[in-house]
Amino acid sequence: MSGPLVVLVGPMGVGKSTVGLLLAERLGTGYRDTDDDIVAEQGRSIAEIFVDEGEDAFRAIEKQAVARALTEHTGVLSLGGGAVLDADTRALLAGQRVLYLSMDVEEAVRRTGLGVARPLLAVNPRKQWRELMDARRHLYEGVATAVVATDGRTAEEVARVALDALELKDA
Ligand SMILES: Nc1ncnc2c1ncn2[C@@H]1O[C@H](COP(=O)(O)OP(=O)(O)OP(=O)(O)O)[C@@H](O)[C@H]1O
Ligand SMILES: O=C(O)C1=C[C@@H](O)[C@@H](O)[C@H](O)C1
Ligand SMILES: [Mg+2]
Repeated sequence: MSGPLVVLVGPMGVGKSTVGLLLAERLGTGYRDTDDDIVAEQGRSIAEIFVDEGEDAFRAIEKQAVARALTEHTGVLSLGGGAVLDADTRALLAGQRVLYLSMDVEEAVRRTGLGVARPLLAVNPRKQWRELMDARRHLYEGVATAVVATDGRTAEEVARVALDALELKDA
């Protein structure tokens, strides 16, 4: 299987970056995040891209960034929360080891509620979260080869459970 050792998917704030870094450390490999790639390449924040050009333009940029990272990166790769909306991206994920990190709405509000720049949750986060998850849950589940619930677990616990679920061993 070529491509990343593990690809992390899941909604905003679920812990992809935190857990992804821990997994990379435990697996003795590198960490990469397509949101970071986009910010570096574009020289502006994701919120700025949404405001300047709208969501469709962001999704087109994201699709290219994900395709590139899937080809180039061999370590742990986190995708932006909405990357799975794209059918071509979902097709590229077939045959990859994909971890879906999940959480319920109250955990989501606790983790994303305060002042972080997340353009899709700017107004009425609880309602928007539910709508996002109603639209996306099946997409995350569809690409996943393992699912780990993060509610009530520390990031370290999530990483440990994830390694078991993925049948991967520490380096
Ligand atoms: N298992 C956990 N339990 C409690 N808090 C956590 C856990 N994992 C991450 N967090 C906290 O939740 C917040 C969001 O985590 P993180 O940035 O890793 O999520 P993300 O999925 O990468 O989000 P984004 O959509 O912004 O990329 C951070 O403040 C982080 O410290
Ligand atoms: O869930 C989403 O649609 C998003 C999640 C973030 O990772 C960013 O990619 C952006 O804010 C959009
Ligand atoms: Mg992140």
